[in-house]
Amino acid sequence: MIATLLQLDERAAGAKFWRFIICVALAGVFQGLVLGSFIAVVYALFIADRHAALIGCLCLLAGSLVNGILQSWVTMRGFNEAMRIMVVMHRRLGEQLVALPLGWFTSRTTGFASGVAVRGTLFVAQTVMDLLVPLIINIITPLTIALMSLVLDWRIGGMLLAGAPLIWLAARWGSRRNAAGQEQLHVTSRQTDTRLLEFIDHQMLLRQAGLSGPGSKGYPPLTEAVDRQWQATVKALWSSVLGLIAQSVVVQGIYGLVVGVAVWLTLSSQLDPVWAVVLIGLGAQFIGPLKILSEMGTAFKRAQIELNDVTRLIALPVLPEAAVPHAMPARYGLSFEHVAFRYDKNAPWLFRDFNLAIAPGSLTALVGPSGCGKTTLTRLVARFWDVNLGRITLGGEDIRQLRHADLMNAISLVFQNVYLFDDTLEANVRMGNPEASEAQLQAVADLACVTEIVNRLPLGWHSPVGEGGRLLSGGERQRVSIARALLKNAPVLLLDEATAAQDPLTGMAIARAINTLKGRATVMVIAHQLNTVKAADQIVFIDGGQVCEQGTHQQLINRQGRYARFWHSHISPPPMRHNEEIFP
Ligand SMILES: Nc1ncnc2c1ncn2[C@@H]1O[C@H](COP(=O)(O)OP(=O)(O)OP(=O)(O)O)[C@@H](O)[C@H]1O
Repeated sequence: MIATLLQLDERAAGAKFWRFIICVALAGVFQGLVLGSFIAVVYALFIADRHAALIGCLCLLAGSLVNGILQSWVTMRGFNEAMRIMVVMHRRLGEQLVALPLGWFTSRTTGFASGVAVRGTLFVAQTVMDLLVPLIINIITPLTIALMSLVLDWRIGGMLLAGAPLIWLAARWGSRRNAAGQEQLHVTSRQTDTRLLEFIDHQMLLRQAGLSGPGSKGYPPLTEAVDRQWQATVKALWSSVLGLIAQSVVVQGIYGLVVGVAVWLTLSSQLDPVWAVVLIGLGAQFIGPLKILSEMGTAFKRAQIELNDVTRLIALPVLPEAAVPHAMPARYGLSFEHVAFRYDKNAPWLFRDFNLAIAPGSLTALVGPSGCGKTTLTRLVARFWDVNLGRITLGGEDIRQLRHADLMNAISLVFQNVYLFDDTLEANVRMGNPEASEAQLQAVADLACVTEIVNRLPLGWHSPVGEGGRLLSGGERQRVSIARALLKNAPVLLLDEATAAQDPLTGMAIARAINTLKGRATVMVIAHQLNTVKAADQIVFIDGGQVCEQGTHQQLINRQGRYARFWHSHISPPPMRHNEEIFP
């Protein structure tokens, strides 16, 4: 675990951490000396030297006091070290999260990342704070005591020292037994967390399906996850108990042997009874810390598993950046050239040889059946994922050769699932361009039909929108996000069903606003309400991973092909036959 922590902390001085470990080890040696020094008092009492016993007692008292101060100091240092390690973990995770491709972020992966960033890092830091110092001290102290015993009697001291590797082997065996159980417990707890979040988030659906609420039969995936976690807990408990028993047996066995040998040596006159008592006392001091040590194993194993998640997240491949990024182009035409893409190496190809050119400053509408890959195309432009073959260019430059920050600067994205920050209406729109003037803010509000929201709310622009924008309707949230995108005034605008939640009149008004961007921005729109994209410079009908038809609305209608059929069914859906039932 220490090695993993040091790897994480490559930039911070590893030497600082080692210095801290050495200080703790020295504190352990001092504690061993203090604990062992009681022998002087016992010896003085046995030989009835009251003066020496008194001095011994005073020394013991002073030693205990210094030891207490020393222990508090290393504990404080441990706290500082734990905080520093937590900051390092947060920094590394922060750097990693902003460098991951946007396509990595799904509800499952964000749940995992937030669990690691919040709970995992805290658990690791707490382990360092609460357990690392005691761990080192409880190893060093008994070793010091064993060495003191060696000086007093090589046979007893030798036995204690020889016992150390046996105890270590027992601890290792216990920890290995425990590892699989703890790992399983960790996995099942994370699965339960996910199911629990799903259960909380989707109460409406579950209640409708009779899977939640009073008298319901419950939500099976959640109950199964809880059952699995319970089984894993019992298994982990047993494996840790067996490990603890093994360690305890070895530690107690060594002590029993030490007592037996001391008695035998005394009875056979090979050892002074006074020294025998002293050595048996030292033996008891030797096993005390070791017993505590064996109880720490489980907590360390859990911290190691949490730390593994931190390192796993940090090791994920980030979005590749060009070693020498190209300068941003002067014009912003988009081009898909022989693009092949699939989501996963086992998934079918979504595009094999996709080609499409979008002129700078033009408005292109992507149309096609559900699942043909329209959203995927817009996300490929923003490098949510990189294409497997071929390339996408912006102004003739492969987007992978541009600095990602520059590319994101040049793009405004509006997706169907809008998120607004828990701030005012104005702050949410201004996110697009914090420097925008009042006039610019008002202009985009008019274009995106946000002005009527501003006028309706009592606090106007200063109205809070609530977490995620929950104080606004779905359509209103969408309009705010369009205003935000317009205010950014980026040369490329990608709109994925951005007007889906609008009533027809507002949808058309926003479509007209987007049309005004022609000549100023390259716009790619996905719209299921086809009348909102009638005025596009080109409409591209996609199916089977290919461009099937391409042209203006009128050209495609005249062609009487796929788009024309799509348009007619959209404008006037085929009437339901008489007696036709929706649910046969
Ligand atoms: N993150 C993802 N991982 C794996 N497959 C995905 C992912 N996103 C989309 N797909 C798959 O890719 C295909 C195309 O999806 P996409 O959302 O691009 O289609 P679309 O044309 O925009 O559909 P719609 O019109 O219904 O929104 C679908 O079959 C979908 O299952």
